[in-house]
This record gives sequence, structure tokens and C-alpha cells, in this order.
Amino acid sequence: MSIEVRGVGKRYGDFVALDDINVSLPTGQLTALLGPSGGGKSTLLRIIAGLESADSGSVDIEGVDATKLPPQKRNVGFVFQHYAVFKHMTVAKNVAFGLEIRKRPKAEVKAKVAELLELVHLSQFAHRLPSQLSGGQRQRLALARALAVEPSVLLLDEPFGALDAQVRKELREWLRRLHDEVHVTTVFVTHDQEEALEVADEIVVINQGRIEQIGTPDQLYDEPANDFVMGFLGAVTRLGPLRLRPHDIEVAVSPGVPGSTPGVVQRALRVGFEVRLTVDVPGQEEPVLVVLSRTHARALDLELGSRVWLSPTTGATAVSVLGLARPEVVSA
Ligand SMILES: Nc1ncnc2c1ncn2[C@@H]1O[C@H](COP(=O)(O)OP(=O)(O)OP(=O)(O)O)[C@@H](O)[C@H]1O
Repeated sequence: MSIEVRGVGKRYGDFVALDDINVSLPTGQLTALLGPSGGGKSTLLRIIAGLESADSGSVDIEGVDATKLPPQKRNVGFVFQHYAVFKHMTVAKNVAFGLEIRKRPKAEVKAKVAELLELVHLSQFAHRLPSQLSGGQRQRLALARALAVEPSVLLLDEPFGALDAQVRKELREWLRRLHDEVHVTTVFVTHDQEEALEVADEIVVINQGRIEQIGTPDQLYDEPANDFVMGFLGAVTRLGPLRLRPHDIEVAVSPGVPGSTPGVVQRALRVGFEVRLTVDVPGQEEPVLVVLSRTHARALDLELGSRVWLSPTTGATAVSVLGLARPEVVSA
């Protein structure tokens, strides 16, 4: 294990920011701390970094009890949303900085800087100032700088948070590829479930200072531990006593499936390759949302006012609204 967090608690006055957090992160893994704003993700990351101290519990890094170590003795690198690179230093100088203050030989620094700039695809900008880079390029510079001193752990707090959607998407793909090349144990904070599902090997879902679930993206998506995780990881709708995903609902234009719920299409919204239906069903206040492919919708010849029959697809992940703690697999 690279990082072992045991029984960590943190309060700000009466407010419990973290409550008995236990998590083990294996060496070389890319882990996302995912959850809503204010849930405690950054606090946990800062405690791992040593920028904040826990009230209780311990943090081991690479087998060493780091609970009382200052950040500079933990061998961690970090990158924040608004990372302050040195504005008056060139890109190359910024990357070299950490090595130079460690008094590494000149030739070694030069080789390492070249290697890192290559890795983050900034070689051609080595002599520019940070102000002459785009936001995405600046975050890549920040990553190169954090990696320069070969940390055993890399901690990223919403590193792409301030960038626009398209750049974010490019950078997250790039981060995944970078991680596959470098394999440094990485923990990153995000409130964006798509970012976590796409990039992480493992996701720790944190809400109100507690861990809701730890698992691979597939585990969380297919077997959410509770209603919160299910709702946080993707769209959820209600069909009678079940809460399930809109694409896990079968639509028929005749009452073929026993127990299927009749309804009337109130709205059909085409978004790219999918069609989002809003279906009114008797005895349920909120409409049912259903997502299906355009081809499928066309084959069913659906329009406003069409009568349809809804049922959960075979193998759908669903949580009972009647208070079932564990999700169950529904078979139609
Ligand atoms: N120094 C502080 N003093 C008082 N309360 C704090 C302090 N730092 C954090 N908190 C509170 O602790 C809770 C957890 O904060 P934290 O920054 O860890 O959340 P987060 O999950 O990272 O949220 P976000 O995504 O918005 O950054 C929040 O309610 C926050 O207001």
C-alpha cells in the first residue's frame, strides 16, 4: 500500500469535516476522491499532503507513519486548481526549480527537464513565460513541475477545474495516458462524476465527511452501495417502487411484458444520438425519464401523446424507494 489512512477525523469548531475515514491506496494506482462540494475531499487530500493536520487517526505513506511529518518530508507532489507557477521564470526554469534547490548536477537537471517537457508535450514552449501559455498548457506545466522531484505520491486538487469543458476533456485523457506511462501513485479530487469514471482506477465517494463507497468505476456504477452513490454517478429516475437509470427502462408500444407500467409520452427531446422521453404514468407525481437510442425511438414510431408500456430492462441496477439498503438486480 502506498497510502494508508486510518481513522482520520477532522473538525472545524463544531462542524465535522471528516468522520472516521479509512482508506488504503495501492502503489501506482490512480484514485479519484469524488463527491459534492463541501463533502470533505479537499480536506482529506490536504491531510494526506500534510497541509492540514487531522484531529485523530493516522496517515502512512510508503510504509512510513507520516501523520506528524511536515509536507516537505512526505515526498508528495501537488497541483491545485489555480496553481501558482513562477511567473517570471520560463517554462523550463519552472520545471528545473525543485531540482536546482536540491542542488542536483546541472547535466542531470537539463536531461530531466527535457524528459518532463517531452512527457507533458511542452518541449516547444520551454523558453516561454507561463503568461504565454494557455490554461491547459499551464496545468501541464504544473504537473511537470510536481513530477520533477520524483514524488512517491502525486496529489491533485481539481487540477482542471478552472478550464473550459473541451480542454478539461483533453487533459483528463492526457492525465490517464501520462499515468499509464509514469505509474506514480496519484490521488485527485473532483466533483465531476464523468471525470472520475473516465480517468480513475478506483473511486472513493465522499459525502458529508464520510466515505459512501470505494470501488472501481464499474463497481460503483453497476453496484452502488446506496441511493446517494447511485444518484451521484448518473441520472436516476423513478418507475413505481424502483429508482433506476433512464437507459435501464424498456419501452414497448403494447402491454407485452407482464407488470409493465402504462404511460403517455409528454416530451421527446433529441440530444445527439439519443432521445430523452418524459413519460407520465398514473399514480406517480413525477414523470418517468427514459433514454433510448434514436434508432430505437424511430423504430417505435414515438410521438407526443403516444401510449407506451415501461418496464425495467433485464439486469437493470435499481434501488427500491421503499428503503432497501442494498441495490438489487431486477429481472424483467
Ligand atoms: N479552515 C476551515 N475552517 C472552517 N471550515 C472549513 C475549513 N476548511 C474547510 N471547511 C469546511 O469543511 C467542509 C469540507 O471542505 P472541503 O474543502 O474538504 O470540501 P470539498 O469536498 O473539497 O468541497 P469542494 O469541492 O467545494 O472543494 C466544508 O463544509 C468547508 O466549509
